[in-house]
Amino acid sequence: MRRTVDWADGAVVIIDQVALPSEYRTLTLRTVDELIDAIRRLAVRGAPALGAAGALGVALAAFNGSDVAVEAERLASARPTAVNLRWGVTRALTRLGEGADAVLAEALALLEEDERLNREASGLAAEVVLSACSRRPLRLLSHCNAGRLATVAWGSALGVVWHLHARGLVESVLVDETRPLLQGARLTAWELAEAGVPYRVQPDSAAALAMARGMVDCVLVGADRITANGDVANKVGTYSLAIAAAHHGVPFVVVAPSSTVDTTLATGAEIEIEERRADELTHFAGTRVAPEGAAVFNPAFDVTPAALITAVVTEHGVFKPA
Ligand SMILES: CSC[C@H]1O[C@H](OP(=O)(O)O)[C@H](O)[C@@H]1O
Repeated sequence: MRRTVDWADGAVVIIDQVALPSEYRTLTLRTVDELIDAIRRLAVRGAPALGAAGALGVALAAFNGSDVAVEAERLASARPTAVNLRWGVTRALTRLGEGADAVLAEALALLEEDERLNREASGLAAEVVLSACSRRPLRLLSHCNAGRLATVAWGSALGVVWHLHARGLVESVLVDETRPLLQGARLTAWELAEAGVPYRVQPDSAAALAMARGMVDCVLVGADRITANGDVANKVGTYSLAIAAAHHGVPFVVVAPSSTVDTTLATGAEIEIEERRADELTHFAGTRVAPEGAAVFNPAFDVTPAALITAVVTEHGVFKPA
């Protein structure tokens, strides 16, 4: 299965996530500008995938003879919330003094590690889910996309589904469509269908009702930044999902590689939340749905307090807040 983000013939090659699920195609990005545009359009997205893209972007800059420090900062600030983007750029820069080939080698090493670390984190999280839920097989609920499309391969929250599905322990997955960009309906549904996992797409606003009706054994989500106290930034809607889960006594498990942990921030209050364009809400599939001049609040993420989270699991095990 093709990597979500990769390097080929001097270019960054990505699966075009804007085109899914109607078209599976790749994009070949030969300049930092093209890569930054792809990041901002969410053609490549998801915290670990952004880390990989950032690292490969530094290699692009090094081979293109650009001012690498300037291009690296442009890459690292292309989207502010996922800590992995800046982490990947910074890691690639550590080898700049050895030349472009060394930068690329470091970036490729990061890509190799990403699949392994997400497999390990999601494998440990699968055991946490099983210990938290008595019912078998499991009825899971996911928000946004934290599958292989959000990582270099495998996946984080959806990586748990792959582990459990292989053992016959998944009855079905309720997939939050995840407004406004529909990463759930478009990407998570596509991944689950590819894997043959039974699923149903639902409006984000139906999640609490599903829990009230006893349809959910565990909520599984990824993360974009985890602070020292265990607060978690993730796709907008995660916080309200956690409140509903807490109200209904449903386990709420966050899965992420340790590159998503940012202990330089004490709490989630310090996380910069990306706000996106108004037309992501005022229009739907290119058609205006809100009045001309409608004001918009369009945060791409929110912050879930650690107190609402059953467990944050990385490849090192259950994260212990500072
Ligand atoms: C495994 S990280 C996935 C994480 O990233 C997504 O955000 P976006 O689609 O805007 O890149 C979302 O927060 C997912 O949970």
